[in-house]
Amino acid sequence: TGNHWGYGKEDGPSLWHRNYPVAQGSRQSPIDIIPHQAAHDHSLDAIILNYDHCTSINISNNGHSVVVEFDDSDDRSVIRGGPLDNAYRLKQFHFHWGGKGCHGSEHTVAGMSYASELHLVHWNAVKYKNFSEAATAPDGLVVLGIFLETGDDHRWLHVITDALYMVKYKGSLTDFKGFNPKCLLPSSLHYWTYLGSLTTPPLHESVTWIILKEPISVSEKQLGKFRMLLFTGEEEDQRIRMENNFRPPQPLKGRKVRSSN
Ligand SMILES: NS(=O)(=O)c1ccc(S(=O)(=O)c2ccccc2)s1
Ligand SMILES: [Zn+2]
Repeated sequence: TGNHWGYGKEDGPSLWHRNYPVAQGSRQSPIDIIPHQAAHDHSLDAIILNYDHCTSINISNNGHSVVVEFDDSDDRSVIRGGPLDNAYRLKQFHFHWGGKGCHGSEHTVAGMSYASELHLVHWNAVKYKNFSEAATAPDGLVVLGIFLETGDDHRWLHVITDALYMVKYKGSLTDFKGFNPKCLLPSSLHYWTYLGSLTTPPLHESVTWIILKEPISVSEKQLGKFRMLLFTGEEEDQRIRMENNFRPPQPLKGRKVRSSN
């Protein structure tokens, strides 16, 4: 119906351009990051994450991913510094992942993909009066991308994976208070940055991407719990496992990727 889109053969990334022509635009995401072609920009400051008074509100299954939303009514959880001229408020975070034994990150590094990718979505509340307005502005959003690789158990990810059974079906939502995503950060905040877009419809070209170079480690068991989620709703006959919810890399079209040192 209407602008229905997904990750299947009939509604996947290669077909999104039919309802969202910007899919073939000049600053689409994700991209393949080639480290030695990234410009080392010594003017790039460190990024600053002020997540101390972070307030998660709920966790939900929107039929495309699992999303944790935050109270963005004030500047309590912001990202600033790095390539940014303003502070950007944390709105939500979500994940992209593969199938069993398959990798599912969106950005790739020299053609190599990670098992999964975490996106922390922020908006420019200095210049725009609400998220929706920021979401269509060229400097409206910042998404902090963190790669997940399989290895040891992540000591805090279980707080999220233990809640996934409550949001198994598309359209489900439940309270999820007091979670601070600071616990999901790797030890180094070294990053690549470039101008891009949302990686799902509506694919707005409004995102300054900041991708951390250092992945975090999660266990195969923890990652497997994401795959118990469903793309489909409780009332639907078909039960389709939520996996491989990633868009492949898009053409760079002359863009420069910068690297913090
Ligand atoms: N994968 S991603 O981080 O690029 C991303 C896709 C969609 C969103 S959004 O739900 O914030 C959103 C933002 C604007 C309009 C509609 C949804 S964030
Ligand atoms: Zn995402």
